[in-house]
Amino acid sequence: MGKEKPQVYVTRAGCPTKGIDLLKQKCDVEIWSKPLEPVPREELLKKVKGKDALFCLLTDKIDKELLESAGPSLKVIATMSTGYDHIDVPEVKKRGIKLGYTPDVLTDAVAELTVGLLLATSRRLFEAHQEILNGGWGSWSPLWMCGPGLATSTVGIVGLGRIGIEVAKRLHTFNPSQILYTSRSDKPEAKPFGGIRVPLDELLAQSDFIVVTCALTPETKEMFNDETFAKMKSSAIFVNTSRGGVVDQPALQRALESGKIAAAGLDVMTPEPLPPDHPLLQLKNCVIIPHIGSATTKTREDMCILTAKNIIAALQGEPLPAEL
Ligand SMILES: O=CC(=O)O
Repeated sequence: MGKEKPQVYVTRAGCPTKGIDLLKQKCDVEIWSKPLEPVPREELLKKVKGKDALFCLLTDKIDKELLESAGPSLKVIATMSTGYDHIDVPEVKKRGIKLGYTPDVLTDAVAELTVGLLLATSRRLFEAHQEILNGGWGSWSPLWMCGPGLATSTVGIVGLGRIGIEVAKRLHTFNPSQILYTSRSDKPEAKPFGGIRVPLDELLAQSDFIVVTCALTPETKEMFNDETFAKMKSSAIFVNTSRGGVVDQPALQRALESGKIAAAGLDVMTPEPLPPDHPLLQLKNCVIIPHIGSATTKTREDMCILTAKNIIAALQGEPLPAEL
């Protein structure tokens, strides 16, 4: 870095201070003022002009228009996320701009949340709580609020990456009879939990729990649709903590309404935020939480620190700790 401090734009207020303080030691930092709202597009296009670095979130679209608006000074973009479907990666690379993201530091948090969401869905926790509030808890009853258990079940993980592996390890301790997974190649990491690689259709047909942890790419976009839901068991529980875009959402709604599948647990959906009057929120067999997979305080702090470190390394001409 030269004598003048590099200019960084941070697209959200309220990022953990440890990471932002790191940035402030080395850079001039300008921050969008609102913690709960993404920076409006026009403002972002204006603010990014002439900046050396951009610290962004998954709510900011990073495309050709933005890169052109930033101009040739932009050396690095670091997203405080592991997913990068909001970024036009080829456009960024074409310009020689470094790209940082935050894998690994959120893996445990997302895996924990995925297990929590699966259990909340299968054991109907939100519905059961609602029954207490609305007076529906008459007495302990033999089949009231029953759902499937994990023990002796078949679990299917779609996309056995870092997060999928940690989900599988945790679910293994609930004693399922088998854990199936899809992946381009066999994963040696699946050995400890006896994971079996199968074609997608086999996973869909056999699994009692289908857990989606794959990235959103052109290949996975809306891979869960009328056709794939039709291949699942009518008792299947579908859980998605990856990206809403992997699901054709109207098809999911049809599957839940018609009983083609039993229930779904979603941490991600389309759009986000989901409007409070969205029909999916009316379904008792659909558990929806607001994209909080990585939301532990420590994880968000680690994500922010890693994003800051990615920016500082790139500006110093050093290898990024987590480069895409
Ligand atoms: O969804 C969260 C992330 O991609 O970090």
